Order: sequence, then structure tokens, then C-alpha cells
Amino acid sequence: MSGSSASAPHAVTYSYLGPVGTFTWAALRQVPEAAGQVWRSVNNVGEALDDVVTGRSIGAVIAIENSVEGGVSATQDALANIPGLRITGEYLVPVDFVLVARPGTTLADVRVIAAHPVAYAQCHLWLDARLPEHEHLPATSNVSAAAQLLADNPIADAAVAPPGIEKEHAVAVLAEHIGDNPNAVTRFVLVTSSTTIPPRTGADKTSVIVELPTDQPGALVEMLEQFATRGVNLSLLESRPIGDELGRYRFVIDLDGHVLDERVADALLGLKRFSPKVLFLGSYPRADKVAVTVTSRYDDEVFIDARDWLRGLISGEPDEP
Ligand SMILES: O=C(O)C(=O)Cc1ccccc1
Repeated sequence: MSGSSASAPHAVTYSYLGPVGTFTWAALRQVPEAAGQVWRSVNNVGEALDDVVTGRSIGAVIAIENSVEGGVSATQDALANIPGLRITGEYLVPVDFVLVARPGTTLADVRVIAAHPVAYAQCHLWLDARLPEHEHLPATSNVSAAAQLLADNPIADAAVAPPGIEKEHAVAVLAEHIGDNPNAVTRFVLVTSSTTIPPRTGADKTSVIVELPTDQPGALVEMLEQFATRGVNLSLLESRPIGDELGRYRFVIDLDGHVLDERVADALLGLKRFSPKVLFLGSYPRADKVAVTVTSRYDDEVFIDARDWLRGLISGEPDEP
């Protein structure tokens, strides 16, 4: 295992939803700069982000989206509400689940199942079909779900956990591959408080959170036009309630490209002019490293040429016939 749990003064620390063995831990193992640093296991996303805000940790790895359930709302809301956070990297972890219990337990004995809510949501078809009368006991993580089976006076009979858990804890596997989608993948992000934007790689993503002007018919279309008219593709668009009154939503958006791409910068300027609140969460390399391609009319040079043309007109140069 890379990383260490021992704390040293002024050590570079990364926070993650622990303990060791969670999918979040697997994501942190993909962060090159975290290798050999201190890894701090925390119980929830709020705690991880608080570590970053207070400077206790230099970064936190948190789950932001999965291919079955969509955006992780706790993460989206935390990023919208806690100022000064930036996403600097993304990492993909395939997620597969097993059902475990104390040795000797059979499937027929299982009534209460400990599971992280996101994991539970991804296994509910399997659980509903095999154990229709089960009860869900929420756990703080996939590994803590299994660990609590071995606590004194455990409440749960079984737990949803990552494969391999039986090597770390004295539990027995009752069933494998219980996830409802065999290709499920969770996307994690590295969040820091540094405002330095990672360099442009050509295979980048930008995350923003946008509020719409109130009571303006067509505002959503106008927001989307900012991207469409600059050839910017969106890879995530979700609405979350702002929370102050019914009917007010903010939009969580991931788009293809980097803020240093002219078309992305221009789309952000358009958004800023129209929206009462735009929160830039960061531009960072895509986990899949797939280069972003655009048709030539959205290339950087086209925007630069247009700006030069306008500057020329303003400074008195004759327009070309
Ligand atoms: O990181 C983990 O293992 C967690 O418990 C959170 C989680 C839950 C379900 C899918 C991915 C991450």
C-alpha cells in the first residue's frame, strides 16, 4: 500500500473516505502526488472537505458521480456551498460489490444489511429480489459497513462491501457481483484549496456550478446556448435545489475542455454575463485521457482572429473587403 496513516508535523496529508480498502482509497492510489504522503481516513465528504479548507490536508479525494446513480448529491452540494475549493484531477474506479456476513451466517439468516447509501442504491435490484424483506442500515463507507459486522453487539446481519474485503476482515462472502450494473464506474475528484489551475493537456474537463436568473422564461435554454454557440460539449448536467425556497435550482455542469481553450473561456464569459452566480470549480485532465476534438470553426485561432479583427477596427485599421 502507498501512503501511511502515521501523522507527522507539517506532513503533506490527503483525506479520503476510509478506512483502507474503500473505493475512495482505490481512487487515492491513482493520485501520483499522494504516493508516499500521509493519508487521513475520514467518515464523510464534509469532513474531507473541511480538512482541505482548514489546511489540515492539502487535498481530498471524494466521489462525485457514478454511472448508475448519477451525481453524488452530498458532494455536489458541498462544492456549491463551501467557498475556495478547486478540483484538480479526476480518477475512475470500476465498482463491484459483494455481500458479506459473519462466518456461519447463511443468506436465509440475513435481515438487516449495512451498506453505504450509494452502494445500496447500486445493489438494490439484487437485494430486493433475493432478500425482499431486508432492512437497510446506512454505513459511512463500504468498508465500515463490513467492519461493523464484527463490532460488539452488531445490528447488521450482512454488509455490502468491495471484493477482497474478506482478506482484511474476518467475514465470509455470501454472494459476489451483486451490483445491478456489471459495468458500474465511480468518478472521483481530487479537491484542493489551491487556485493554481492545472496546465492544459488537450484532454481536459471543466466543472462549473451555475444559477439561473429567476422568473425568466427560457433561461435554461439561454444557459445551454452559451455552450452550443461555442461548440462546447457537456458531459454532465444536473440540477440541485439551492435549498432556500421551493423551485430554485442550481446546475452542476461538466464540459469538455480547459478554461485556457478560447471556446471554453468565451462560453464562461457568456455565462457570467447572464447568470447571477457562476462558480468555477476547476479545469483538470480527464481521467480517460481522451483528447477533446472540436470542429475547426471552434479552434483557438478562430476566436483569436475574430478578436484581432475587432481590435483592429477599434484602433482604426481598415476592414478587409
Ligand atoms: O469509497 C467507498 O468505498 C465508499 O464507501 C463510497 C462509495 C460508495 C459506492 C460507490 C463508490 C464509492
